[in-house]
Amino acid sequence: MTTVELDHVSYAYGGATPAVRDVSLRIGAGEVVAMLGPNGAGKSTTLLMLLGMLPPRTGTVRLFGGPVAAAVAAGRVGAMPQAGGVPPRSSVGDLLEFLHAVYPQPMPVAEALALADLGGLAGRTVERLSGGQQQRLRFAMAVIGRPDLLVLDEPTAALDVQARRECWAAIRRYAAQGRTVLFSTHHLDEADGNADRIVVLDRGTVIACGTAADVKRRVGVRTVTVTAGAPAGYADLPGVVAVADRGGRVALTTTDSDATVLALAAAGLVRDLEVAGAGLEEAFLSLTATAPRTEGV
Ligand SMILES: Nc1ncnc2c1ncn2[C@@H]1O[C@H](COP(=O)(O)OP(=O)(O)OP(=O)(O)O)[C@@H](O)[C@H]1O
Repeated sequence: MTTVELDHVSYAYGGATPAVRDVSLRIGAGEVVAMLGPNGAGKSTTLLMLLGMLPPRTGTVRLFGGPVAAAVAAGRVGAMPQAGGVPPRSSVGDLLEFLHAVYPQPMPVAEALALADLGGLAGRTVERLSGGQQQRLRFAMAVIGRPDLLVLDEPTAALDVQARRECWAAIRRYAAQGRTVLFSTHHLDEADGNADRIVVLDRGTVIACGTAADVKRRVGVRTVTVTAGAPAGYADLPGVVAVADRGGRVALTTTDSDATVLALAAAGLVRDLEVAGAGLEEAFLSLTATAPRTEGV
């Protein structure tokens, strides 16, 4: 059964450019899907429509084959929005006890604490939790009702590396119970490491969708690396969509490695040449690039 169905969904906040344009997407039960895109790509707007918090201007959203409102009212959808929503003076245990009483088929508070790795912190007030612990509390609040669909908008934004890792471990424990999870992220490594499928959004539209391997294959980008021999100008070579400085080496992400290598040769810049299949990061840059992006060179 299809858990999430977006059919030709669009939304505009009022400006001339719509925030989301004609997005169609289907997510099956038990899938973990990442919505990946740069700032302003339309990720949050899409998730807000999916949660029934913004009405699509065109198109339809269905959850579990029915209207969004019915799925939300039945407690089948858990959400962790980007920020806020947790009273600072409440204790972790009181908050979870309160939500436990609200949902029709909640998990025991102890189970929610364990899932979120908050065991031993039930008596602590929210304001005395670290950033990572607060985020995991918001995760526990989102899952205590045992939602079939969990929607997470940039769940690890503003967390350090260790806290991010702990937050993902908690999310994966829930996904392992066969639940459907949709999360948004800017981080390619998070999409690559935690999702079965990646939807790449850019400027309000879906520009790629598939497994990380599919996305890489689809763009067919390669990385051409040479020892740096010129101070600038790499971004203007044919095919190049991104340039990165790798400590004396220059890595060029290119959609046409043959043309790039020929141009490097013509300019006398072929030194210790390496050509390799690109990673997800390069694929993402290539997909979302309007003009070559230069980093560190
Ligand atoms: N409340 C709002 N009022 C007006 N425009 C908005 C509003 N929220 C978002 N937008 C605009 O809609 C577009 C899509 O924004 P959205 O927040 O959905 O993108 P996003 O991919 O979630 O970005 P980010 O990763 O920065 O959160 C952007 O151009 C943004 O400026």
